Amino acid sequence: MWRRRVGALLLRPRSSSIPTPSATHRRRHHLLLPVSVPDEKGPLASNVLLLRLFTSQAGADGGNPRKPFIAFVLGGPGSGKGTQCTRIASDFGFAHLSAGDLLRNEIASGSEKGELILDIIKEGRIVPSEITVELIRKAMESTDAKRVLIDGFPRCEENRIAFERITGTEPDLVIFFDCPEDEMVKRLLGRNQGRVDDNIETIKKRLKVFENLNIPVVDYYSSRGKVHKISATGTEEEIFGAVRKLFASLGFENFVFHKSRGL
Ligand SMILES: Nc1ncnc2c1ncn2[C@@H]1O[C@H](COP(=O)(O)OP(=O)(O)O)[C@@H](O)[C@H]1O
Ligand SMILES: Nc1ccn([C@H]2C[C@H](O)[C@@H](COP(=O)(O)OP(=O)(O)O)O2)c(=O)n1
Ligand SMILES: [Mg+2]
Repeated sequence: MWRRRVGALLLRPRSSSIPTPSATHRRRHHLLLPVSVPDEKGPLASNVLLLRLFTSQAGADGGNPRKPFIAFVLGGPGSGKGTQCTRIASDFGFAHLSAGDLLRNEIASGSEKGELILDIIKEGRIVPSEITVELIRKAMESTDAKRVLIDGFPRCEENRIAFERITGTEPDLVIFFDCPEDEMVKRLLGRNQGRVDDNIETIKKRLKVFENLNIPVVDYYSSRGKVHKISATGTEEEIFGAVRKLFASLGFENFVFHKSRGL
């Protein structure tokens, strides 16, 4: 049911309103060092251009030149967010911040907060936003990456609103991995990473939470033209083919592709 609803909302001209680098930027987006730029004059022109390349075009930050390009990566549990994020990170030079991993690290630290997080994760519920946003904020602060994937966040409207309030920014892009429930359940039961939440009882609860709380976030960003839906069925490689196309269409150079050709 939710899939039909999201599908309807996502039926809009593709990438029409996702902020994309201009054609000039598209050619130079991979450059991390100052370059000479023929169409920009002055000693600082190349740096200014590079800053602009990596500056959000979402508008909410008022054009803060230090803001990285932020992509939220959403999808149901087991839809393949983590798997695809790993590929995006290595091919397109993104930092990969997984909300779930940050929460699990907090559990592993043995803190009091960790105990609370563990209880919530076991029940398939969502951790209070202040905790998760604070972990994400710190992780963002400690990376100087110009492109960041935030995997598995925001999980609910409260997460989204807290992120916008605390960081004063919005994502530039939202990727939504669309996967049928039976496939997600199959993948989660076979994930084999010793996770406390990969059991059928918790999975059922997580799927309900996903439908009730996470889909409204997808709807929200969809109405703002930020969502790019990718079908998450098929092999990892097939799905990454669609992901690769999306990032290429947004002007991101594929480091691995270029390296393999000695470029
Ligand atoms: N396209 C795919 N086909 C089959 N299994 C997959 C695919 N993508 C990922 N997996 C496997 O499914 C499980 C869940 O993937 P993961 O990336 O952890 O999803 P998520 O982060 O969305 O929960 C993992 O064991 C992963 O290896
Ligand atoms: N924004 C988030 C992300 C995860 N959590 C909690 C609740 C989730 O069920 C667990 C696991 O999240 P994780 O993203 O690692 O799970 P999946 O990769 O979707 O299987 O962590 C949260 O409370 N808030
Ligand atoms: Mg994951």
